[in-house]
Parts: sequence; structure tokens; C-alpha cells
Amino acid sequence: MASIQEPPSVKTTIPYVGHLFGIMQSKFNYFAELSHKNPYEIFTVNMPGQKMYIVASPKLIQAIEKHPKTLAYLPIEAKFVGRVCGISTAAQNIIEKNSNGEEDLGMLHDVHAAIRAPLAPGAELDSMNRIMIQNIATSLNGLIPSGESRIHIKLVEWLRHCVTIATTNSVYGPPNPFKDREIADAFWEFERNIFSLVMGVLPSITARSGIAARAKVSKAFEQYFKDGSHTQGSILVSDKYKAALSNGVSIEDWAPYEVGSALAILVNTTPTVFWMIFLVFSDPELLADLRTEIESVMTTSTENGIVRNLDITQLKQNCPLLSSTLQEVLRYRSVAASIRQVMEDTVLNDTWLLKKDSILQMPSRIIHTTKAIWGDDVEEFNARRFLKEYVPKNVKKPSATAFRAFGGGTTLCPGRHFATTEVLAIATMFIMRYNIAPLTGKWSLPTVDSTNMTSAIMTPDNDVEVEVSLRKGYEEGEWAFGLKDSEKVFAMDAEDEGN
Ligand code: HEM
Repeated sequence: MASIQEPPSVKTTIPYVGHLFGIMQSKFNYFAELSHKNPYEIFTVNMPGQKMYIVASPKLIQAIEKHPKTLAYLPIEAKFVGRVCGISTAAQNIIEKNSNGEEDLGMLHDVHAAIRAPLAPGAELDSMNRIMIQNIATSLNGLIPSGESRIHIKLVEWLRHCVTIATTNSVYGPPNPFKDREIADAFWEFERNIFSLVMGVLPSITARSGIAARAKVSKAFEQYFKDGSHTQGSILVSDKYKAALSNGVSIEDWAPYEVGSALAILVNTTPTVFWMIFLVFSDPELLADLRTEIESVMTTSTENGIVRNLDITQLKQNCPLLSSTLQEVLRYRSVAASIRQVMEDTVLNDTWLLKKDSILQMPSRIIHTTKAIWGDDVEEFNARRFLKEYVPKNVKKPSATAFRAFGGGTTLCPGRHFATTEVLAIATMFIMRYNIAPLTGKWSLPTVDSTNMTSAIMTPDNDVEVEVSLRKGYEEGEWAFGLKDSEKVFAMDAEDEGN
């Protein structure tokens, strides 16, 4: 039997002041570079007052997911929710009680169950998806004013507003607080300030504008719940609210918690759709191939004028290059941290001893940039990488578990079905309907240094100003989306395969 030992320590050169900085590092290349220089399947990074284990192997990640109670996520969320959301001590105590869902009890346990059910394939998800795609069609139908053939936009800003409105209208229903542009802008101001809020060092000075912005969105949510507006929203919003209230949380505390929850549903979709559009339009050959593929499933009716229909179910099932492109965008731009707290000494695979109170991280950036998994071209964007017939150079076909953009195990992103529908809807309509050209004349990949700790996808440091013009031959008529029921799961993540 192999000897049991703690993972080897690896020297770091950056000064850590706490594990929050460790989480930030997983957003950039730091841990990936460290891991590629020290090819262990798991290693230890010692920080003052905090030991952190960094995992670099998909096989070991699978072993970790088998210990959801001892290698747990919810106690970490319980610790930070107060700082992110600014809730009362009474509510913080409720959240921390049974935070690991002991005996299936506890507020976080109940809220998480209320999140997962409506976002799983079924009638609830279908109804949210339909509202979302309807809103996207409205935004895109109004992008170029009637009678004009082109417009200049800031791509990130435009996409962020389109995604914010489509997602929140679908979650919060007609009385959606985000419909008020001031509330939506305040939410994004709060998001920009998350790191200072979580750090908690003199927040009234370092996170002043974030606190004010959060209070503004929170007030709007307080009114929303007091008016009973959640009864007009999705089951997602009303069941979460019921779960919180039944655990004794007040409306005044649930409102700021809801602001924090909105981070999960909003922060990753805009950068994903931005990179998808950027990477497709900057590669004319890929753009042409995608247009041919999507054209084969697009239908056009002329009964009441020209109406072009993009059926999302068809796109997901019958456009392999489109699916592969989205998966590769997610692989190439993912910076998910996937954090766990070690609740008690745990031995993995009869080999690695993980000590109680340590933090465990499974950064997607390490797995997604390992040559031994993906091949020598791992650093490049290759839209064909996920096609069934694609043969990578110098390596076996990567195991599906090496795709970590939606995390995995107990924290596998429950919004992945909704998110892939949203990204595909926006991206395919841009691809089929418009030409896009950067105003600088050149597609230059933006840097991503300001990527925030809440983001699982790199966010561009600068916006990209583009000219969007109507595509020749597609100037006339209306555009719409179709969506059949989601009984058949679209398996973009290995954990959905076999459904
Ligand atoms: C392309 C867009 C998206 C990406 C890449 C993404 C990715 C992720 C990742 C990596 C996690 C953490 C997993 C882990 O720690 O192992 C996560 C968590 C989560 N995501 Fe997503 N997400 C996206 C969109 C969405 C959307 C649209 C929703 C809701 C409608 C959503 C809801 C959530 C929730 C509620 C969690 C927390 C789950 C938990 O704590 O157990 N996500 N997401």
C-alpha cells in the first residue's frame, strides 16, 4: 500500500496575506504556471495562517467529489456571504448554523435545493428559457434602428445590458427591479467592488461606492418582496425566498442576499458571449463554416412577410461545430476556482492526507492548460477541438471530466442549461444576421487582468467598439427563436452525459 503523506509543498514567490488572494490567483495564470513547473497531481501552498492545496489532476478531482461533506463548499459560502451581501448578525448566524447541511438541515442547504430544481431540464426551465429568448430577440430586433443599415456599439456594454435584462426578466418576472437602468448600473457597480467588500479592510473607505450601490439594489429588492412581486417571477425566485423565510431570515436580510445571488446568474454569461462573438468574427473561415452549419437548421417562412427562425433545440442538437466552438470558448477563457474547505483530516486515494481547516482549490485554468491532457496546442483557441472526429496531436482524446468550465460535483453550475441557451441564442443571431468589424480595424484580444474574484470566465479589461451592419441578403424581415421542451439534456458537461 502506498504511504500516506501530505501533498508536497511548492515555494511561491508572491506574498500572500490570506486565502482570498489565493482565490484571486486562480483567476490568472499564477497557479497554472506553478503547476506546470511542478508536475504534481496535488501540491501545498503555505500562506501565513492558511494552508492551501492546489489540485492539478481530473482523476483526483473525481476522488474529491466523492467527499462532499468533509471536503465541503457551503461552509465557505456561509463565511463570506455576510461580507458580500452585508446582512445582519442574526441572519449570519442562521446561515452559519448547519452550514454544511448536516442531516439535510440548514438554510443554505434548503436554498441550494430550491436553486437546483427549477434550473434542471423540465417545465420550469423551459418557461424561464422562453422568456429569456423572447427578450433577446427584442433586444436584437432593436439593435439597428429601422431604416438604418449599421450602428456603432461598445460590444461588452451592449451585451451586458442585453444579458442583464433577458436573464433578470426571466427570473424576476414583470416587476423585475433590474428594468430600472439605475438599479442595473448600481448592481454592476457593486460587482466591481466585490474584492474590497470581501477583504473587509475598512470597507466604509475602501468599498464605499460598492456598499452604496449594494444598498440601492437591496432597497429595490426589499420593495419587490414586500409587494409580493416574487409571485409573478420564476419558481427559482419564489422557492428560494420561501426557503429563507422558513429558516427565520427576514425580508430585510433576504433582499441583500438576493443581490448577492444575482452575481451567480449574471456575471459569467456576458463574458462568455463576448468571447464567442470575438473569437468567431476574428476568424473568417470559422465564421463562414458556422454560417453554413447554422443555415442548414434555420427556417424561413414567407406567409406573413419574411420570418427567419433559429430553433435553439435544433442548434444544440444538430450543429456540432457551434457546440464545439462554445465548449472551446469556455475551456479557453475559464477561470473557475472550485474551492472546498477541509472539514476533517481526509485521505484521498489512499495517498494524500488533507489536513482539517485547510482550503482546497481545483482551478480550471490548470486543467485547461495542461499539454498532457489537451495536446501541444493547448494555449491556442481551436474551435474544432470538441468535435467527435477531432484527433488531438501527441495525446489521447481528453477525458470529458477535464472540461471544468462549470465546475463539478456538489457545486456543478446549476445554471449551465440556461446559460448555454442564452449564449447560443445571442451568438447565433449575431452570426447569421450581422457583420461585425472593430472600429480600430483589427481584432486585438483584450487583456484580462481585472477579472474579478466572482467571475468564472475571464473578463476583458477594455471594451471593444465595433460597427454592426446588416448582412447582405438578410436585410429584410423579422427574426425569431424557437425552443422545444428540454426533456433531452444537452450534454455540454460530462456530468450530464447519460441523461
Ligand atoms: C456561461 C455562463 C456560466 C458559467 C461559465 C458558469 C460557471 C459556474 C461555475 C464555475 C460555478 C462554480 C462551480 C464550482 O465551484 O465548482 C457556478 C456556480 C453557480 N452558477 Fe453558474 N455559470 C454560468 C451561468 C449561470 C447562470 C445563467 C446561472 C443561473 C441562471 C448560474 C447559476 C449558478 C449558481 C446558483 C451557482 C452556485 C452553485 C452552488 O453554490 O452550488 N450560472 N457557475
